[in-house]
Amino acid sequence: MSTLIATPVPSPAPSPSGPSLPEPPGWGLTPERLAAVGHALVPIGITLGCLLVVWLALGAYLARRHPLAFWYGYGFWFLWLRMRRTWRRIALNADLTATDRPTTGQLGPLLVKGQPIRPVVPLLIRIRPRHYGATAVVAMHPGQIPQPFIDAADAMAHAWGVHAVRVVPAGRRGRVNLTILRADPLKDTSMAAPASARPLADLGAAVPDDLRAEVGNREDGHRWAIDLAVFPHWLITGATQSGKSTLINAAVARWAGRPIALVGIDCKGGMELAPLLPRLSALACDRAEAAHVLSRLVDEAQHRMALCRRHRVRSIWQLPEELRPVPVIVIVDEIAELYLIASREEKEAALRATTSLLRLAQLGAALAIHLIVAGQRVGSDLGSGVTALRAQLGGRICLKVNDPETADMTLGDLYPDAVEAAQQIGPAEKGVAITTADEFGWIRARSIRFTNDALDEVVDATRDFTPKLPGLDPPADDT
Ligand SMILES: Nc1ncnc2c1ncn2[C@@H]1O[C@H](COP(=O)(O)OP(=O)(O)OP(=O)(O)O)[C@@H](O)[C@H]1O
Repeated sequence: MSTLIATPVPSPAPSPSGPSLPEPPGWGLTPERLAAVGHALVPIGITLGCLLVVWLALGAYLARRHPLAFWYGYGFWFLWLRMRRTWRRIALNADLTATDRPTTGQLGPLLVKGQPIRPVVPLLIRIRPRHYGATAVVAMHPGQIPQPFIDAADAMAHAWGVHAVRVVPAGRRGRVNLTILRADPLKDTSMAAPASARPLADLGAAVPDDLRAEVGNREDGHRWAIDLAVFPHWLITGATQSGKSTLINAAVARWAGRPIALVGIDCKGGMELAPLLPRLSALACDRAEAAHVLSRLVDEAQHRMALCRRHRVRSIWQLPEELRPVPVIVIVDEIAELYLIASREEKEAALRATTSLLRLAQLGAALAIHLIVAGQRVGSDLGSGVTALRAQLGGRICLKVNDPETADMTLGDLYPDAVEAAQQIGPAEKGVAITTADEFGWIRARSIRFTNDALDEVVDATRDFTPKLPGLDPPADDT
């Protein structure tokens, strides 16, 4: 008989805390592992630190040497963050929010009006860098209009720490465009360099129908131009010493090198326009002379109209080149002198002069007879004719003025929100103006500081270009 002997299988010694589980591979944070991770992170930290230092150093270098590159690489992104971070708060504080619920409701027999608990913030979209700052678009909600956004422009500028924010209704309904100006470019005196540095050849290089005269810089960084092809007639107002003559001289210097007839009406005895004398096709120094010169120009306008009629065209620019008369730019210095009368005898001359001026303003655009009307003051007290004239002067420039009425008369009918901006121009801001500007409506700008020497140089070099106008004699130049 065989006996089966069971052999005991050795079992693992029981642990005091019960049966132990197998250790997961690699997840325990042992001090050794922490040290290894620490060691691996050190080079990454050092690399990031070095990159940060390089980034900051590059930023400091660009800010000093290449401000534009700094703006695109650094400044704009800080602004972008700030705009995104603060937009909701601006919208809430400046009442730019809308609601998708009715703000009135019935409570028993009462009609109650309340603030929405959850206001809807309009969307701030398309924030894009520009060399002058940035642009953005606000998508309004149904029921919203642009005016509160225009009123909140200052609040936005403060919240974003920029020089100014311009808000204009966009071409597309339901949107407003924001133009964000990072700094005041008009403070930069480098742009006020005397224009005598310009080669004179450059001044004469324009084509005959180029009626655009660049006179300075706008605060969005673009050149500021008085473009007679866009606005045929301009009104320039400014207190004494605000920069009117400097601005007009800068424009004349551009036009002088082209086949354009310049006519001066300066009822302060011809003093103000005297520096232009050699280049003027006619100059009126008092009201009687002004009446004569302006009525001759009305005759010329009628002659041009007949010419256009004969050739079945609607503007002299459509005439064949050999038949086309030269453009005429009439510069009226101190418009009040033309309107204000002290005696009955002056009344007739004033009436003739101002009626002819108004006729030129009404007829002149297609006939290339343009008006640049300047004055310290334009107000309804000058007579009802001045308001009719103003309505024809589409281009507006308002330098520093002394009375709110002149700012209002210059800008108020076209750009009511520009009037306050014009009143804020300080006495030290020579040549700074609020001016008509294409898509913006209006914008701040500053003329170049065009010196008398630079003007003499241009006038002397271009005196032979002075065209002769029918029925008018060029002023005698005694120099
Ligand atoms: N853009 C400018 N930058 C710097 N200085 C300027 C600028 N424009 C004008 N000025 C300075 O302002 C002063 C007054 O200019 P300007 O004579 O053109 O003014 P005005 O309005 O024609 O004065 P008035 O009505 O007394 O003739 C001048 O000393 C001129 O050099």
